[in-house]
Amino acid sequence: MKSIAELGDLRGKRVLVRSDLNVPLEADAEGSPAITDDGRIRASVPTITALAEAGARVIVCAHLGRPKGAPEEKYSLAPVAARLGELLGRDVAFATDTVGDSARATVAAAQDGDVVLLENLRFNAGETAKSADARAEFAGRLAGLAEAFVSDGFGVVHREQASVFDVARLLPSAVGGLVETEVGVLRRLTTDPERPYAVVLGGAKVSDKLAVIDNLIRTADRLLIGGGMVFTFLKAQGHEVGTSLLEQDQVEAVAGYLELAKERGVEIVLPVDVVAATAFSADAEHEVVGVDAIPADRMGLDIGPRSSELFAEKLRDCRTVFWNGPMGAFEMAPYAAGTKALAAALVDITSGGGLTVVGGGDSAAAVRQLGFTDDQFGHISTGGGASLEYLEGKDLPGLTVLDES
Ligand SMILES: Nc1ncnc2c1ncn2[C@@H]1O[C@H](COP(=O)(O)OP(=O)(O)O)[C@@H](O)[C@H]1O
Ligand SMILES: O=C(OP(=O)(O)O)[C@H](O)COP(=O)(O)O
Repeated sequence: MKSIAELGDLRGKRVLVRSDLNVPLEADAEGSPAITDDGRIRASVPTITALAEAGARVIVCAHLGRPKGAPEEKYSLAPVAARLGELLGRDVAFATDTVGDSARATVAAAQDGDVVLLENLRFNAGETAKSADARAEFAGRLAGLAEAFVSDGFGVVHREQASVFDVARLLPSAVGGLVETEVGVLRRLTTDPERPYAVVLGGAKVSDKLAVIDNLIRTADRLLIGGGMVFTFLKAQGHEVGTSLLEQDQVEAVAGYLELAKERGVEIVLPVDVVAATAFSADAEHEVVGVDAIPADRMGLDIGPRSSELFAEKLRDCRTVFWNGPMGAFEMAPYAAGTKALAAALVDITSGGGLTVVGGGDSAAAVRQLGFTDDQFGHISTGGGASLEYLEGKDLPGLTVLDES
């Protein structure tokens, strides 16, 4: 893998940088999208600054959310361009498309040291296409904007997508400083972590994350499950889960994981109570119920207080903890307590000299929004799914492709 320095003299060169600028947005009082946590933008600044200071014409590309291959106003990167400009302390020229007339004109107008941000990559079907040809066509148009490529979006290195994977085959390519740092920390978790070693999983990308459990059972001593993941596990144990998030087609696989964990002496810790609400809303009626008593018309939106205590207890003696995915829908105050309690348990481990790593856009946003600071954890990673797949020992397309170049 080449470092940026190995790309040679960048003065006057057009350099495409893939960053992960997928930040949480919420409508402000006027209904405009406001960034609720700019951690990923901040984490992307050092590489962009270094390239600009080296005299490159920096073309940043990124995605926001999961639009379906066509423009959608609510997923525009325009608010991110404004925030990036504030953090860089220089203007960021925003192209209103990704590889079209606006992108070409904005790039052509860039001077040495200027920074351009292209509109959301996922407004183009080619970015996430399953077909390698469709991806290659889009990657070709992206690569046509630049003379070199820097891969700095750690949160997407597990995605075989045009801007992460295919483009690196078309341009001289290097790894960015953020990806180097993130991989450096995660390597410590895969090479002889101090034990007991626990992995805590939650969040909403349930099907993505269920897939990593099989492997985590082979590496971690304890797995704690919260968030939207819980209900597929509860279902596999024979509980009814009302209207909660459920991956029905994974129930059988999860039953297999529970069996495998038992065989290997790995403890899977599940909640014993949940906060059950009538709707996915802060105003919905809600109450704490045992996991064996979730009403048919309610959804579990947080782990309950007895579960928070149980999780803290199961983490107390751990020397290494990796956590991805909030324990509940923390953005709404009635469902934030489980995530807050878990973060507090990790802070105690950090203070006791253990290594704690929090990964994922929403998990990082959650700990900050709930009043914690980055220095209370060993590392806050910009990647959730990417970290998990790295810990799994899987080859990550965005990294292996850089080994080829
Ligand atoms: N029980 C639940 N039901 C529905 N959504 C949940 C639940 N628990 C957590 N969430 C949601 O999960 C989202 C974060 O999930 P995810 O994207 O997987 O995490 P990360 O970005 O940290 O990898 C949050 O927006 C939160 O509201
Ligand atoms: O938010 C992200 O991942 P994460 O939620 O696993 O941390 C990345 O930006 C990747 O987004 P994706 O999961 O839509 O490909």
